[in-house]
Amino acid sequence: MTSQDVASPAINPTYAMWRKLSGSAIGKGVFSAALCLRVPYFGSVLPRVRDMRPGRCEVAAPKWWGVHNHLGTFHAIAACNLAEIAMGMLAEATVPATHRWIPKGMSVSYVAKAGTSLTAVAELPELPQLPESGDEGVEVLVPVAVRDRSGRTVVTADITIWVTARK
Ligand SMILES: CC(C)(COP(=O)(O)OP(=O)(O)OC[C@H]1O[C@@H](n2cnc3c(N)ncnc32)[C@H](O)[C@@H]1OP(=O)(O)O)[C@@H](O)C(=O)NCCC(=O)NCCSC(=O)Cc1ccccc1
Repeated sequence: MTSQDVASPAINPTYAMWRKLSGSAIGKGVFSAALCLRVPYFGSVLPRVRDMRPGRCEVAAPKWWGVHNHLGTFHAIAACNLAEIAMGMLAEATVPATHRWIPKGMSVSYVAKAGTSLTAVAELPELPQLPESGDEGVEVLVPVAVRDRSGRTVVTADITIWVTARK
């Protein structure tokens, strides 16, 4: 990180905070706690952001009683919440402060039972072209894979976000 990066008006403040704090495990923990204060529903999966940069984000979540379903596995909607967090932090790192974004929809598949803690990885095949200014918007598809501790994919999600230039 350079001071020029953080001072740049184009860097999203959330991403600037990550760059400042992510050098240590404590800093990453502080960032993840701050994320849950900002978006309280995220807190239910006790997320830990592991990696965040333009085009990629990785977030882990423990398997604890509060995310169980009737089978004792990780509730599918809790896994969707985790996928949204990974997408959201990818978007914060990818979309500059000159623009804003909002999720528009998510299509999801539950491909295997989730019996362990999970890790969601949101990854773009390439960085998107964003509209320069005006009322024009662009849809960006963010693919997310949620995997169990053995590396098996348990949930896949395609989340569409709507990106526009700030007025
Ligand atoms: C907005 C749009 C997606 C598209 O409608 P169009 O008409 O084609 O778009 P157009 O660009 O013309 O804008 C029109 C108006 O739309 C609003 N607005 C637009 N952009 C933004 C923005 N970036 N942020 C805020 N508002 C924005 C704004 O009022 C604007 O009016 P304005 O220009 O201010 O006067 C619409 O279908 C919708 O609102 N769907 C519901 C979306 C929704 O609730 N998603 C779930 C919430 S997130 C969650 O729960 C999980 C989560 C949390 C945190 C992290 C991760 C995950």
